[in-house]
Amino acid sequence: RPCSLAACSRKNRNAALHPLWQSPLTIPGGTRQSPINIQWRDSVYDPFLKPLKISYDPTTCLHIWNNGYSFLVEFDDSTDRSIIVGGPLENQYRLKQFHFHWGAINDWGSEHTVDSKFYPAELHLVHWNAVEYPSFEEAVMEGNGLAVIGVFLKLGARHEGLQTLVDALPAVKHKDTVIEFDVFDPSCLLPSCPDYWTYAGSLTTPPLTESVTWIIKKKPIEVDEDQLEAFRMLLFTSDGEEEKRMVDNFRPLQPLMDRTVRSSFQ
Ligand SMILES: CCCCCCc1ccc(S(N)(=O)=O)cc1
Ligand SMILES: [Zn+2]
Repeated sequence: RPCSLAACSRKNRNAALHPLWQSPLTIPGGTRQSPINIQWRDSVYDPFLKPLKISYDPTTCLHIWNNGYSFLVEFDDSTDRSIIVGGPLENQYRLKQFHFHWGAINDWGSEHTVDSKFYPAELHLVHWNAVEYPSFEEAVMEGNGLAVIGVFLKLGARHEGLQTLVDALPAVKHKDTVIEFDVFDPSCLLPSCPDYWTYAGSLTTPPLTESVTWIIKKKPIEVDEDQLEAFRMLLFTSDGEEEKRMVDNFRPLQPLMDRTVRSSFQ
């Protein structure tokens, strides 16, 4: 079973604390932590990797909320209406939510890097193995419980699909605010190129459990400066507290240890 934060931290009181998450920078005893640097030349082409099949039902979209780490768009995961299957996955996985990580400036912000290059932001589409586990919360604790698709955002043309989301952000400026968001198709946020890397990793925020099959798209999507600035006007803090801008909400890179990153392309 993956090491849970509670179990690990009891054994290692002296773990360094990261200001943002008040949690260890590294999970002591962790062997498959995320994010990592993807060294393109060290990734291994796996001809047995299948294409990733994505089918989302836009009406499963529920709401957007600011949870004090990022803003999440959450989905109704009570049925198999929005799922991914194939790729490196043994089962189909249900979409639970997606969120982003970004920087204060365009020079950094992504969690994963490619040949040590940061992107200004990174999208995470979070799915769970509803074939083998009864709930998301249980799947979070299992080695094959989650599958997260990572998509890099680069500075470029305005992204029309993202704009509907950006227009809603002022309504969730403060931590613990939520607004209804009832039709959105997250597949509009995916690059058209099917190529991806995949590796065994972890959640990048608490509980940091080693339960994620990461699927990182090779091609970024383009967004413009105003759209990135809209992310940066969100707040970590609740209404009435001293304002802290929500920026640099990415975890530091973790050691690769005994892992190989596979690619779906040559
Ligand atoms: C029992 C509740 C657990 C909530 C865990 C929520 C979570 C989902 C995805 C990611 S990320 N950044 O690795 O995609 C981090 C945290
Ligand atoms: Zn994330």
